[in-house]
Amino acid sequence: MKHTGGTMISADEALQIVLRVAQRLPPVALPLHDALGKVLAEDILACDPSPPYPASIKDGYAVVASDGPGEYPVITESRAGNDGVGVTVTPGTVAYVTTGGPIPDGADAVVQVEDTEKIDDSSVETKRVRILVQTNKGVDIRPVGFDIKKGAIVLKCGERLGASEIGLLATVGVTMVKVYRMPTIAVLSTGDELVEPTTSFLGRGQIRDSNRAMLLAAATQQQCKVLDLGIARDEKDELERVLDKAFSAEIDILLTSGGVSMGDRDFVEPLLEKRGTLHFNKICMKPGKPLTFVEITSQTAENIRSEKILAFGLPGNPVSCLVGFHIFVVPAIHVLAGWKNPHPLRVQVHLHEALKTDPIRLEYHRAIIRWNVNDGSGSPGFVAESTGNQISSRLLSMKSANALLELPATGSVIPAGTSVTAIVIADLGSTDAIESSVLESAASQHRDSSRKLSTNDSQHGDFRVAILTVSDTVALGGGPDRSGPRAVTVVNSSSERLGGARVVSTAVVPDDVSKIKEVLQRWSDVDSMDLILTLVPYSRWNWLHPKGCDS
Ligand SMILES: Nc1nc2c(c(=O)[nH]1)N[C@H]1C(S)=C(S)[C@@H](COP(=O)(O)OP(=O)(O)OC[C@H]3O[C@@H](n4cnc5c(N)ncnc54)[C@H](O)[C@@H]3O)O[C@H]1N2
Ligand code: MOO
Repeated sequence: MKHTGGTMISADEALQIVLRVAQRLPPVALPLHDALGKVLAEDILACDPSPPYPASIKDGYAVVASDGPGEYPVITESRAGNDGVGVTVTPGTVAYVTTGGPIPDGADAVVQVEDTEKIDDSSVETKRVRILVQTNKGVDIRPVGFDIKKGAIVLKCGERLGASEIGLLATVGVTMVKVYRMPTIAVLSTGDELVEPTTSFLGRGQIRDSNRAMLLAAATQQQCKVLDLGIARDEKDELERVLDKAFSAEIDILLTSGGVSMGDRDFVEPLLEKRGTLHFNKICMKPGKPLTFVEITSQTAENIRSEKILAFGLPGNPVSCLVGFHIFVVPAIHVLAGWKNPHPLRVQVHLHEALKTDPIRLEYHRAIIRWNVNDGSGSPGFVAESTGNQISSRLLSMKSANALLELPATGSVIPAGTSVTAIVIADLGSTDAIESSVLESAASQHRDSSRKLSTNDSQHGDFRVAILTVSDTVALGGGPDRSGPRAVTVVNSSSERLGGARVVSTAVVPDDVSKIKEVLQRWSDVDSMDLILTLVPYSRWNWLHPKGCDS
C-alpha cells in the first residue's frame, strides 16, 4: 500500500485557512505600561484641551503686540504652573516667559529673547528690557487646544500602541486602557532523540532540543505569554497526557515540533486530529512541508468555558519549524491580537548572488537584506545576501536572517541582480549601517564567490571580474552609481568576446585610500579574481595604477 500522507496545498491557501479560523481575542483592561505593542479596543478621547492654557512657544517676553519696539518694565516671570497668576500685562509692560510657560492675561504675543536686549540698571527695582522688533498678535503663542482639542479622538479602536501612542494616552490622562488580549502559547517538543539543552554529554542518537527554546523565544518576541510543556517521547500515551494538560490550561495556541511527517512513530497529527478539525497537514513549501493545522474547541476543567485553540504541528527540522512559525503562526497571533492587517511586511530586494530554485515547492530562502546605495540596478534599494546552505536541519541558515526570499518553484537559476519579494522577519533597524554593508558585502562576495556562483558555473566561463566604484557621492548616498551598473552590463554583454567573463563582485567605496586598499586587498588576497575594474575619479588614477598600488 502506498503511503501518501495527505494532500499538499499551497502556502497561500494554507495561510488563508489559518486566517479564516483565527479569531480576535476579547479585550482586557491593562495599565499603561503593559499596553505597549497591543491593539486598542476602544476610542480614546481627550478629556481636556492641550495645551490647557495659552502657552509660550519661545523663551522670551509676553507683550502687547501693538506696543511695538521700545523699553519696558518686566512686571512678572512666568515659567510654569502658577507663575504670573493674577498679574495682567497692560500696555507698556511685558512679562518674562519660558517655553511652555503660561501667557499672563493681557499679553497677546511673545518676542523671543534673541530679539530683545537686557537693560542692566541697578538703580531701578523693576527689571527692564528693550524689545527690538515689531511683532503681531498671536505670534509664538499656542492657544488653548492648539495641539489637541477637548473631546477630540486622539486614538482609534484598532490602532496599535507604540511609544508615541503611549505618550498620547499619558497626555490625555488614560492610565488603564482597553486592548485586545495577547494569546497564550504552549510549546511542546516531541522526539525520543531529544534531551534538555543542559545535557553536557550526548549519548548515541541524542540531540539537544533547540526548537522549544527557539519557539518560546519567538512567541515571547511576539509579546505572547508562553507555557513550556517540555519534551514528550514519541509514544502515544505520553503525548495524550501532555495534550490533555495543554488543552486544560488556558491557552490559545499550541505549538508542537516534530513527529508530523511519514515516520512510523509520527503520532502528533493523528492525535491532534482526534481532538478537533484537521485543516491541512502538507504544504507545498520548502522548508516546512509537513505542517499540521488543527482547530480545537477546548473545554476548561469545570466545562464552563468553551474556547478555540489553534494547534500547529510544526516540523521537527529546526529551520522548517521556525519558518513555519513566521509564515503561519505570526499572522495567526496578529489576528488574535486584533491587528487590522495580519500579513508580514514584504519588500522588493535585488539578489546579491544567483540562486537555484526548487522545481516543485515555493522556497523561503533565508537571507540578510540591507539597504544599499546601489542595489545593482544603479539606484538605492535592498540587496539580499543568502545565509548559505539552506538544508532545513541547519539552524545556522536562520542566524541573522532578517528576511525570507519568496522564490517561485521554477527549478531554474535566478540570476544575481534579479528583483524578488522578501518577507521581513526581523527588525530592519538592527541591520548594519550602509557603508559597512557595502564593504562587508564586497568581502563576503570575495570569500564566498566560488560557492555563490556555483549554481551557474555550468552556463558561464571562468573569467572572473570585480568592479569597484570609488566615489564619495555614491558611497555616502548622495547620488546613484551610474558607472558601476553600466560596467556590469558591458562586461556581461561582452562575456563571449572575453571568453565567458562574468562579474562576480561589485563594491562602492568613498574616495578614501585606506578603504580602497581594503577592498582591493580582499579581492587580490586569493586568486578568485581575474580582473579588477576600478571606476575612479581622474585624480585617483595615478594612485590606482598597478605600479602605484602596493598590493
Ligand atoms: N518519507 C518522508 N520523510 C520525510 C518527509 C516526507 O515527505 N516523506 N518530509 C521531510 C521533511 S520535509 C521534514 S521537514 C521532516 C519533518 O519531520 P518531522 O516533523 O516528523 O520531525 P522529526 O522526524 O521528528 O524530526 C526531523 C528532524 O528534526 C530533528 N528535531 C526534531 N525535533 C527537534 C527539536 N526539538 N530540536 C532539534 N531538532 C529536532 C530530528 O532529530 C530530525 O533530525 O521530515 C522529513 N522526512
Ligand atoms: O519541508 Mo522540510 O521542512 O524541507 O525539510
